[in-house]
Amino acid sequence: MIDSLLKKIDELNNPTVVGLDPTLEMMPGSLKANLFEQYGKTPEAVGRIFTAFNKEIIDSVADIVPAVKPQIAMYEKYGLEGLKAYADTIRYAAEKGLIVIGDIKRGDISSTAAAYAAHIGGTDIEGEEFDLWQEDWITVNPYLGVDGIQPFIDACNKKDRGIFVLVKTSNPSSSQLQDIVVDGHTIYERVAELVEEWGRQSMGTLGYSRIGAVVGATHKEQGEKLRKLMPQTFFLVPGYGAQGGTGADLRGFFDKEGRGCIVNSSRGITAAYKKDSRYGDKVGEAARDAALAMKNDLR
Ligand SMILES: O=c1ccn([C@@H]2O[C@H](COP(=O)(O)O)[C@@H](O)[C@H]2O)c(=O)[nH]1
Repeated sequence: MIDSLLKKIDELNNPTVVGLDPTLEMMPGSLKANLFEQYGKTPEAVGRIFTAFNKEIIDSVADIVPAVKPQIAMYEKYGLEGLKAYADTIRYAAEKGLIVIGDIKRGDISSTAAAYAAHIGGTDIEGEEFDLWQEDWITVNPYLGVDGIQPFIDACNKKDRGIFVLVKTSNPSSSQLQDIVVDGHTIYERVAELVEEWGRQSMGTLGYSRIGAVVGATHKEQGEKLRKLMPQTFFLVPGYGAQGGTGADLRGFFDKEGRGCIVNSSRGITAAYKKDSRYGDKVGEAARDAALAMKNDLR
């Protein structure tokens, strides 16, 4: 999967992932009115609204970006109907040829992590295998150490999928824990060393491993340092756009060939139609323009 991701980014000359983080406030009035009329103000209506919205975004960007990243929290908020929208979105994106990064940020003791790893490793029911979620990549939390991560690494290796481990997150208070210095090194540097080491069990053929790292676009210097510390680790870079990260900030996150990262923008692309009244409710058109502008900026 790491090789497919690298190839797809090269093919489209675009290291952008479109984040699918729907909220009711983000939805166009006409779409909401229509589905609330049919299904009432219910979780089922919201699930249908999110699915329809995501399909429009996917249709408008599938030929220009390699991947989408649905954020599971936005769907879980609406219970089973929300999760159905999450799963339907993933299936639709895959049908359109997009790589899917499920932003689920899981992590626990090994027995529980093994259950979470079903997101990428599949579910076995007495010898019958089910790929119920179908994400190609997921995000994971390394706070519990290697026994909480190994089940995900095993699933990656078995199914040729990938994980992005939280290393240096984009949020303002990430420094509270991640920048604590122990024995002369920050916690995030120590996590980076571990991720690079874990990745040696999971190398693709193009110089990067299936064990990637989340590195926030909002931390320019730290990103540059991490690229040097983690030469074989592919980065998922959130924090572009709505959180303030720009293309210029990210130069040092990429390797010498201009590879090594995929940069996420969620609200900056999916809510672009709200920023310019000329788009009206043309969600897809605005998303495509925003994704093309981001591609140019990253170049
Ligand atoms: O460090 C992190 C890790 C994950 N995220 C997630 O990325 C998107 C960002 O959304 P924007 O609208 O582009 O700000 C969201 O799903 C976060 O949960 C992150 O921002 N930072």
